[in-house]
Amino acid sequence: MKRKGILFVISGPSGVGKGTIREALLEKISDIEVSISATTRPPRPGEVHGKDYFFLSGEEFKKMIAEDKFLEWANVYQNFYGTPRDFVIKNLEQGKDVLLEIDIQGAMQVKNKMPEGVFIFIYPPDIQTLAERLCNRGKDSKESIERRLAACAEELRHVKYYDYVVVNDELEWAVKKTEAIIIAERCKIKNIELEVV
Ligand SMILES: Nc1ncnc2c1ncn2[C@@H]1O[C@H](COP(=O)(O)OP(=O)(O)OP(=O)(O)O)[C@@H](O)[C@H]1O
Ligand SMILES: Nc1nc2c(ncn2[C@@H]2O[C@H](COP(=O)(O)O)[C@@H](O)[C@H]2O)c(=O)[nH]1
Repeated sequence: MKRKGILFVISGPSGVGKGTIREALLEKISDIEVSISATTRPPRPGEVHGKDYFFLSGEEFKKMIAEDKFLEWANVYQNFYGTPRDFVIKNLEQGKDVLLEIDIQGAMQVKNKMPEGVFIFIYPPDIQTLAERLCNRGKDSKESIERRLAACAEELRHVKYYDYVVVNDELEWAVKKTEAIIIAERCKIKNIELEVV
């Protein structure tokens, strides 16, 4: 019997630390495939096409929607973002676990289609800290930061639809908790293949 991969979805408000937690996690857990999203957002300095995102024009993004190439897509803070479907499905079918780092609208779409996934909400210690992290990151315009913060209260209301919540106060502890969730899910009887001896 072949093990099917587990789909892990990390989401939460912008600036809460999803990307930071994901990078730290990958140092500890290497056998997980990370989905690369497509976006119409322009690259930030240092971001690389095909590594951070697939940076697409509006037309290219629309074509992918029309061809049903996305598992989910959403307009997030005035740009489009989407998860290419084939990468996720192919890896899960091959028994590999897949990690998505996406916004809440996208996570809710994935939950509808694949409720067997594991949904992890990264939660801020408080709104002030979230605002400071977005400002200190220094990657977004003032308007973009304001849009991201304005969406936060509504986004936080969705935490109840997730399987787990991880408060990202102290980074090391937040990474440990997320790692523990992944390890525990991998140990669930339904997710492992046992040989009768
Ligand atoms: N526990 C933490 N303590 C202090 N700073 C943190 C912590 N976690 C993340 N940060 C910092 O907060 C900023 C935002 O983190 P990050 O870019 O990972 O957020 P994000 O949720 O991925 O944002 P986005 O959704 O916009 O991509 C970064 O500058 C990061 O270094
Ligand atoms: N619904 C989706 N949301 C995504 C995807 N990839 C990233 N994101 C989320 O968008 C915001 C903004 O990202 P940023 O890189 O501009 O800061 C953030 O919440 C990401 O998690 C996706 O494929 N689908």
